Amino acid sequence: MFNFQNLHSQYIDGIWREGDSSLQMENKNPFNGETLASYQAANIKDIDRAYQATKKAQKDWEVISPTVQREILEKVVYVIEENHEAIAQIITKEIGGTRLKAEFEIGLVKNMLKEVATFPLRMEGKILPSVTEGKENRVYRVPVGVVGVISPFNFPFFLSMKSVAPALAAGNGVVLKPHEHTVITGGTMIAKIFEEAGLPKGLLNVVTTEISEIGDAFVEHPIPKSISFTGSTQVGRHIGSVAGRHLKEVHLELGGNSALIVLDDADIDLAVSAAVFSRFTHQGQICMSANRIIIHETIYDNFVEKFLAKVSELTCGDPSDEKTIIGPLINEKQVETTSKLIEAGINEGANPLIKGEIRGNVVEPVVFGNVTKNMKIAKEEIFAPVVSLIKAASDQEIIEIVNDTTYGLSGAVHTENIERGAQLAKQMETGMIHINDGTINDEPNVAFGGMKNSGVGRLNGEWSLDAFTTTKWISIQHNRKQFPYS
Ligand SMILES: NC(=O)c1ccc[n+]([C@@H]2O[C@H](COP(=O)([O-])OP(=O)(O)OC[C@H]3O[C@@H](n4cnc5c(N)ncnc54)[C@H](O)[C@@H]3O)[C@@H](O)[C@H]2O)c1
Ligand SMILES: O=C[C@H](O)CS(=O)(=O)O
Repeated sequence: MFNFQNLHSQYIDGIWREGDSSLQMENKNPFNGETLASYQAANIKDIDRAYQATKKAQKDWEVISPTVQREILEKVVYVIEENHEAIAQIITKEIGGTRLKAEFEIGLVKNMLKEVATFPLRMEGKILPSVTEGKENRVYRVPVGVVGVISPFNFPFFLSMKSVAPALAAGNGVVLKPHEHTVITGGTMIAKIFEEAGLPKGLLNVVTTEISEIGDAFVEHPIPKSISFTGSTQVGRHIGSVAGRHLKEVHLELGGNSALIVLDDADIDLAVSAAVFSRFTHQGQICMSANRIIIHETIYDNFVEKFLAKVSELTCGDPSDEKTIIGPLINEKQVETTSKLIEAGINEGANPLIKGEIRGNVVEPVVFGNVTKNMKIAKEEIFAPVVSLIKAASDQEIIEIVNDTTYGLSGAVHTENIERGAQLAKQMETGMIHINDGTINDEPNVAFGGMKNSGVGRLNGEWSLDAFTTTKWISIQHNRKQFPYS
């Protein structure tokens, strides 16, 4: 079993080393403040080394046998299984993820890897007829070349892998830059797993640093032709504009303000369980978390009573205790932001039906009743265990409330009438929506992504294959062609 804490901070051209920056970084456990690793950050020179190494290695990888590529990806699953316990522990220590979250995240990674292991043998093209006599058109699917991947702190193992693995599987090389607070889980641990699985050196490089050390160099570098970003809408907008200026393709998986809807004919107990899971899993730090629960007025009181009873039972504290459901937020800054949003909710007249304490980085559940759609807590993404309950009088009003946000990621509708749910789902401006389920769903073969300010592009299955490949038209004129004037 690996000790992922002992890795150096940079993995460049198959070599483990420290960054060239003089900036010393510390990686801390968000629950107890324990220092997990101290390391020297990467600087712009390291970014350049990483991209140069990737470009070189990718040329060989692109033409290697697809069965060899597939075997390496399958071996990655095996290495993960061999190191399951070490991975679960680092998710708990570095991110504050509970055991449940760690298992959930490892499961997502393995499922996704099994899907992308099929990519090398799915790089198919097309032969198309031609408007010109004697001509044959071939359209090949080819890798984009080098992909830059930027990942967030909340599900870093999965969300780094979600772009790294399909990009490699489609014949690309990758430079990965994880979030500065999750450099192991989102970065070096992934490099170690691929190294152990036999990925050729130089093909996957990991740079870990603070943005103050590199500015926009990761995106601006001339080598990557595609940038895959997962993170906040604010940063994603910036990444998109920098990438656009440099004519790079960009995929953006961004923030959300998802709603779980409870219609008057819903199975209330099921809706309560789905709502609790959708809001409180990983302390509410999931892009698809249900920020808002919109409940039909005729069942509002019944739902609220049962919801509060379930929320009151949630155990908060040390994520390494297997009974804990709500562990710490990632850092003090997130706690401060949450605390301000809670204050804003109270000042705007929302009713705190449950208002837990804040202990260190652990924020206990806060449930607001009587929330209206114009309140800040209903409009903004809350990356914490804080939820807004909103009452609605009709299906029409529900749609208006759901769509009254700049985000459009996920959602859920609870009803005994599936077609009524499906009709409402069609009117909701979200990339994903689930009937009689939670808002948190991610399947390896199904399109994942948001509308509006929640993202650009889709990942998973054939959508990832499209995201990390491009096409190349090669035409062959079999007849001797007559040109008009020569
Ligand atoms: N839609 C999705 O699939 C999805 C998944 C997970 C998280 N998210 C969203 O991410 C947010 C939380 O994550 P976060 O706080 O880590 O997001 P963030 O936007 O603060 O950071 C994301 C990443 O961007 C990097 N970054 C910032 N500026 C950069 C620059 N100039 N060049 C290169 N990289 C740069 C950060 O270092 C980090 O690695 C939430 O809004 C959440 O909804 C979305
Ligand atoms: O924040 C969004 C997610 O973490 C996506 S997933 O649950 O990891 O698929």
